[in-house]
This record gives sequence, C-alpha cells and structure tokens, in this order.
Amino acid sequence: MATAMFQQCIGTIQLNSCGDEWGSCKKFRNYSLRFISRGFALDVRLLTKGSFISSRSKLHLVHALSSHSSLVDPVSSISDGANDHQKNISESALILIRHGESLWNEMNLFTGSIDVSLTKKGVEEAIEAGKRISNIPVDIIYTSSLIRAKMTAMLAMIQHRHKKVPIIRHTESDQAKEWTRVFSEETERQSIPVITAWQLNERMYGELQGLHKQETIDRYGKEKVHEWRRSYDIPPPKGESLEMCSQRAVSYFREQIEPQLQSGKHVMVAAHGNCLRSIIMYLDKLTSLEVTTLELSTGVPLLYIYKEGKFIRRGSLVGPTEAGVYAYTESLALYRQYLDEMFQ
Ligand SMILES: O=C(O)[C@H](O)COP(=O)(O)O
Repeated sequence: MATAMFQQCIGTIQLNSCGDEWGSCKKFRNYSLRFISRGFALDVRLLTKGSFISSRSKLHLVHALSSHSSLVDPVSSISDGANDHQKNISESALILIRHGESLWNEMNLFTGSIDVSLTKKGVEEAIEAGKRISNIPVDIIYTSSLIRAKMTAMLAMIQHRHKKVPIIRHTESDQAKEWTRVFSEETERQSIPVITAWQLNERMYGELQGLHKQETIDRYGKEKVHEWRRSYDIPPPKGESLEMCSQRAVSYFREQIEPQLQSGKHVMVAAHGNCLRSIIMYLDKLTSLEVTTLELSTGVPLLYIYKEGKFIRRGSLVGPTEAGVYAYTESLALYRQYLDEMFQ
C-alpha cells in the first residue's frame, strides 16, 4: 500500500531533512524538496526507478502537494493495480462517543443541559477512547455545544496516530467565522474541523436537572423515575422526552452528518447518553420499546460503517494493540497498515 501511495505522490512530496542529514536527501532533489520547520518525524522510503530507496535518515514528511490527500487519507486514494478493487469500495467510518464521566455523573445528579466539566476519571476515559480509535480514519468531528462532549472529542483526538490538530470551527457569526480563518492550506490539511451543534446536546431534563438521582427515586418511586429516564415519549417534568430530543438530534444527523458520510468523509460524533440513544435508535432501526433498554457507558467509542446507504454496526472498539481491529473492514485494515508504515 505504501507503494501505491508513493507512486501517487512521488513528484509532489515535500520533505524536510534533519540538519546534517540534509546531504542524504540530495538524491531526491528532483522531487521538490523543501525545508519546512515542522511536520511529523518519519523514516521515509521513496520509490524511484521502480525500487524503494530507504532514506535511512530521519525525515520530516510535511504533506503532499498533490490534489490527493492520500498521505493523510489513504483509504480513498489507493489506486495501484493490486488495489484497483478498492476504488469500488466506498465506505465511511462513523464513530459515536458518549462523553467521559462528568462531575455530575460522579455526584449522581441529573445533568441534561447543564454545562459541567469532565472529572479526572472522565479525562482518562476520553484518552482511552482516543487510543481505541487511533487507527480509525477521522476527517471531521461533531460535538454538542457542551464542554463535556468537546473535552472528550479533543482529548480523544490528540491520541490519534495521524497527529492532525482538531480545531473548533466558530460559525456563530460572520465575525466569528472571519476571525477564526486559517490562512495556510498546508496547516488546514493538517487539521480536523470540529463542528459544535446545540442539536447534539443532552436531552433537557427539565425540573430534574441538578436533582440527585437516588433522592428522586426515593421521592417519586423507581418506576416513575425509570419512565422519565428511559421511556421514549414520556418527558420528565418540563423537560424533553427521548422523542423530543430525537427530533432535533436525528434531524441534525440526517441533514448535516449523513451527507458527510455519503461524500466519503469519516466522522466522529462526541455527544451524550440520551442524544446518542436517539441517534442509535435511528441507525439500528430500533423500536420505541427496544430503545428503552439501550444503555451507553461513558467514554466507550462505537463504530459504524456507512456503505451503500446503510449503517453497519461494528460495536465498541477494542484497544489499539489488539489484532481484532484488523477485522473491521478491508479499508480500515489498510488504513491501519498505512499508519503502521508511516507513523511507527
Ligand atoms: O443528563 C444526565 O444526567 C445523564 O447524561 C444521562 O442521564 P440518564 O442516564 O439518567 O438518562
């Protein structure tokens, strides 16, 4: 696969030698070498006259200038003869993550729309989640507008092996858009857009927000509280039912996120227990009865493959060192192989 990538990019790779090792790069001067002071440390092998030359020196691969984004997203760009069949495989990864433990999860309080931070354990869960998805391609991230989901997305993404920088896009006003513009295409390519959307916020828990869950059970009874928490269409007092939450969250998913998947982008969504339950209900075509038993743990990423208009659930991801990761799909296995070769 590395052969395929370099065949595509050979004329356009930018390389940065490390100081005194520059001499060993001279043989590649026909290939648009340029000194750039940042990038990823890699051992780069280049294909020239039909065979690989190992540079031996530590090179910094900055990016490919070609229109292909194959060095950072090889899944969609593999095109040598051996991999021609890949052209016909059009699939995207969708990762869903419920945020890590929040301060109010720890205190067993109804949280809903209240904007509380992760706990230390929540931070660790987000980092662990990031390790689990570190071999899965991610092109764009969606989070709710609440800090616990944003923290989870950022902490998870900094674990990714491709080392791209997640950047929150501020689109709340024209000025916000203008003032947060990135003026380098190269920097842009090394970043991942993070879109925040209130539609992905946790279901609004109304008059339960801030109440202790056990004390609420003691006061209103187990059955009533369970109905508020898990029924599909019965809202908690002055709050949103799952159905109401689903109307905004699933509409947003269908209108904004699904088109990204359709266009071949790999997407991560960091959100909340009930918001994600409503999205999973849509993806897995669960009935309003089935969704009542769906529970999501904090900080556990779930993988779906979007292919030919269908969502295929692949379950929760195992740790990055476990061989099972290879079993997800052929494209994902190739992506991991690429990461192994490029980001050892
Ligand atoms: O808002 C909350 O309190 C939690 O995120 C979800 O709570 P639940 O499990 O009671 O729905």
